[in-house]
Amino acid sequence: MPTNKTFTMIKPDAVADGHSGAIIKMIEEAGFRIVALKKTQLTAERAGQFYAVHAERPFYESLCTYMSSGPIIPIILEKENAVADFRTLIGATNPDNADEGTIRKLFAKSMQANAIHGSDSDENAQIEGSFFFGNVEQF
Ligand SMILES: Nc1ncnc2c1ncn2[C@@H]1O[C@H](COP(=O)(O)OP(=O)(O)OP(=O)(O)O)[C@@H](O)[C@H]1O
Repeated sequence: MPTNKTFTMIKPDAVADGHSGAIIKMIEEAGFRIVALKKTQLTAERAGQFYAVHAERPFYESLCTYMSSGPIIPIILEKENAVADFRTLIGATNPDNADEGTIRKLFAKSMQANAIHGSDSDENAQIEGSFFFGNVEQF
């Protein structure tokens, strides 16, 4: 069975509120294998690099402040159809629009503090995973 990878981050609000364990449990129960995982904290500058695609958006500065406000847990995951299945598992960006039972419906506080990130393409999963992990950590 072919598998592929996606990248996720448990965001500062969810880590600070003690939801990391429950979120990782949901991810594993949905059939994802953890390839690489760590706890770290972004500077505002590195958060800005990660979200550079949003640099012109009005929420960019606030997003960088929020994403550097506390520890995060970046994770590389593997599963068949990983990117699309993970986006389904986390739910819509705005928790008000997220389906029942999704990670964001359960744990997100707002459109910005929405508990978790999920890559939106195989290409971005590769780029984002490499932002946090070296080859030696990806097995
Ligand atoms: N209108 C907004 N106001 C505040 N924050 C926002 C807004 N839109 C997006 N964000 C924040 O920026 C992140 C990236 O936005 P994007 O549109 O790429 O959403 P996404 O693909 O669902 O989220 P992610 O990339 O984190 O998985 C969102 O997850 C959220 O934290």
